[in-house]
Amino acid sequence: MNREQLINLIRQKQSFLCVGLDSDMDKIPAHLRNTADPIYEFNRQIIDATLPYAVAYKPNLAFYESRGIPGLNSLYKTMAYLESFRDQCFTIADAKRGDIGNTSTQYAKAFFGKQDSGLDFDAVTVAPYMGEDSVKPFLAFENKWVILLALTSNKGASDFQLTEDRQGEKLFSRVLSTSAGWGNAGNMMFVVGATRAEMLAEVRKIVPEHFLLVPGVGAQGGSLQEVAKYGLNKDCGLLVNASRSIIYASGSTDFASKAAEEAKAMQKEMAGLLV
Ligand SMILES: O=c1ccn([C@@H]2O[C@H](COP(=O)(O)O)[C@@H](O)[C@H]2O)c(=O)[nH]1
Repeated sequence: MNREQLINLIRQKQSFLCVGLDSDMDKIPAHLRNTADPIYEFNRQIIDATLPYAVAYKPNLAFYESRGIPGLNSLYKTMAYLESFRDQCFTIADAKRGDIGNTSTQYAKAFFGKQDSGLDFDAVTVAPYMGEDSVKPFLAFENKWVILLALTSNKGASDFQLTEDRQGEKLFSRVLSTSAGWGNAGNMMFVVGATRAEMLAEVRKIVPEHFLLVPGVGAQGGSLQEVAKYGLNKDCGLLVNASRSIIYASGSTDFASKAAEEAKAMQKEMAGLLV
């Protein structure tokens, strides 16, 4: 999906909600555990219930890889299901990859390589630490996106990302200003956590046009209003992720309808912010 299509989708659904598919066998409702592929069944019902309110889905690879081959099967089936709604949602592999160039090429094929791996995500999250040659291979794929970690939502973001050099420049600012030149606002986004929403004002000074993937509302306590206040741009420019607060809104047989209620409430709030 390209930038124009993403912006149109946001306008059409009046939403910039990304639903995180952090689907955990220990947390899904008990009645699903007897099905052939409980995680896929859970994801399928969550997608059906939330698709009217969400513009993006973000499976976090950890929840699938941790289960080995069965987990990867659940991921592949979930992606195949999402592909049947290709023009209705943007897909993000939250994998936080990045390595020397020739290895990054293989990672890129893993997530963007319909012919190679069978997976065809729109975007993949990438760690910037290894620099330009580790990121560029992901940018070689047309209509695909790199989402680079800039300022993460966790406490540990202050260990490196918020530290300053001798000129007073924060490391995450340097990541943004340097890496923005490796691609453009049509193939790069940045992760900025909702837990430090006021920092979005600083982020917007450096990358006014780029889309930002913002995790950290819901279970991590970030505020959607604050994120919108500092982060919205003329094209919206935000994908706000919520995982646990939506997919585990209920642990019972009504999990899908409760997830829909949560997603709908967020979409309504977002519609109000987009005017
Ligand atoms: O800075 C970051 C980067 C990634 N994440 C991921 O987003 C979701 C958040 O889940 P919630 O349940 O809504 O808290 C999860 O997959 C994280 O690994 C992040 O939280 N912060």
